[in-house]
Amino acid sequence: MKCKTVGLSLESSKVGVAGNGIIKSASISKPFISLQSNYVFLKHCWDWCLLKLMRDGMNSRILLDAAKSCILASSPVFRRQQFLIRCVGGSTDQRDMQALRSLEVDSQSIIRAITPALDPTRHKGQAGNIAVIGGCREYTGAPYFSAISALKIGADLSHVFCTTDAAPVIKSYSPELIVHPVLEESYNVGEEHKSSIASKVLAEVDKWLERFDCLVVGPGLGRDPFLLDCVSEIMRHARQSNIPIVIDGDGLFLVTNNLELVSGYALAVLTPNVNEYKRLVQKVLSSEVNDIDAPQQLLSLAKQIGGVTILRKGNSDLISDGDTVKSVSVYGSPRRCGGQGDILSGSVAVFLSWARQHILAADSNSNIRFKNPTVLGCIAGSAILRKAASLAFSNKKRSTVTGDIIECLGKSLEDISPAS
Ligand SMILES: NC(=O)C1=CN([C@@H]2O[C@H](COP(=O)(O)OP(=O)(O)OC[C@H]3O[C@@H](n4cnc5c(N)ncnc54)[C@H](OP(=O)(O)O)[C@@H]3O)[C@@H](O)[C@H]2O)[C@@H](O)CC1
Ligand SMILES: Nc1ncnc2c1ncn2[C@@H]1O[C@H](COP(=O)(O)OP(=O)(O)OP(=O)(O)O)[C@@H](O)[C@H]1O
Ligand SMILES: [Mg+2]
Repeated sequence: MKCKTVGLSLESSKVGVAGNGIIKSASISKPFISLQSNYVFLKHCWDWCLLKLMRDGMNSRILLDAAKSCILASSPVFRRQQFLIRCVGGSTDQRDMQALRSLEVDSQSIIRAITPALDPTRHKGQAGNIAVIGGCREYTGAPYFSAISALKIGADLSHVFCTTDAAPVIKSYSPELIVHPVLEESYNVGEEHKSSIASKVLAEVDKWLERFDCLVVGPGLGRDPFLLDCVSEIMRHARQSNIPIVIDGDGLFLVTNNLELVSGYALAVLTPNVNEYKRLVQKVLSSEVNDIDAPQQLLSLAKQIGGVTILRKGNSDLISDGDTVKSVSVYGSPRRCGGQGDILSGSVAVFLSWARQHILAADSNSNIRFKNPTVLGCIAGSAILRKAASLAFSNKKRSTVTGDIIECLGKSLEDISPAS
């Protein structure tokens, strides 16, 4: 098959044909990701973008598909892909182009707008009281990462509700966290005691529930059926009290199989990774993940679940509440160590709480155009995590681990919204 390859340097906006110096050096020195399709291969990294176009595919539709994929990869790529399209003689529908452009969001302005000032008149708790429901015999790291991230970003208090086994371990990681050993897994509970233990678990959590600005359900929760039944009840109570819920990890396993827990709840945020998203799409839309029309599919998914907000994690984070789709492509890190999604869930919880406060205060000076606090929280959480990951990677390279990224959360926020 014949093909034409064009390349674009993001630094100089130079275009060249494969085989000339520009493309050759880029493709040798940088590994690229590729998006599959019969006729388009898009390969991208932060310095370079390549479009390989089969001869029979040199039309605007194919260029547009490539461009759609491109914007998911990075916003600078998007700005320059129009230049690329002009260079290979394609044309695009103006409305489609505008729709693409509108996806990438100015996350820094949003972070500046919603981050509260450090005001000496405010008391403990006003900057956020977050609770993570997660942590079991197998997983103690995930709830810790989520809860400590909330504190490092600026929440005043961070709780963890975990199994009795996991609690001493999580407590030992940090004295900053308030750890409640209240959940139980089936292996620890006789059949005859299940109902009374479930009531006890719920009563323990209920005592605290009204104080929380946001729950994070799922990091390291595990999939024990009895434990998940108890957590379902906690979620129902939180929903009755209008407490926002960020659902991640095993919480998504629970919700995917019990959609009524979140369906129609505008204060629910789902943060699926690639596996979790696939399961959600299969269950809700009865189809497979579509990477070419990813924004449209995400929009349909959020709408279908009754306007919950979904943050689809990936090379670019895509966010939709069923009305709008936004993209955060701030440069992150090539390290994919486990736990980054946990940082994200804690970060989203804090920013969501701040965005709610900001919107309730009806600040007339606010320059935020859209007003859904869950979407704002996702945008801010995603951008801060990605910036922290980038800072950590510049220091630690291959040895970067989740703890290193958590240590960079403070600087990541400080650079955007200084404390004084
Ligand atoms: N340091 C820590 O403590 C960290 C802990 N973490 C915690 O780990 C949990 C899972 O999150 P993850 O991201 O591994 O889920 P994901 O990519 O869907 O699964 C990958 C594969 O594993 C399988 N599988 C998973 N769980 C299973 C189970 N309970 N029992 C059986 N199978 C299970 C799954 O199979 P499948 O669902 O496809 O059948 C898929 O093939 C979650 O609580 C998260 O918070 C992470 O946050 C990282 C840091
Ligand atoms: N391919 C990628 N390139 C760049 N950043 C990515 C990529 N995939 C994910 N990320 C970033 O890492 C964050 C966490 O996403 P990830 O898919 O690792 O979550 P996860 O699998 O739930 O993590 P965890 O290990 O905590 O469970 C996302 O918000 C995103 O910003
Ligand atoms: Mg995860």
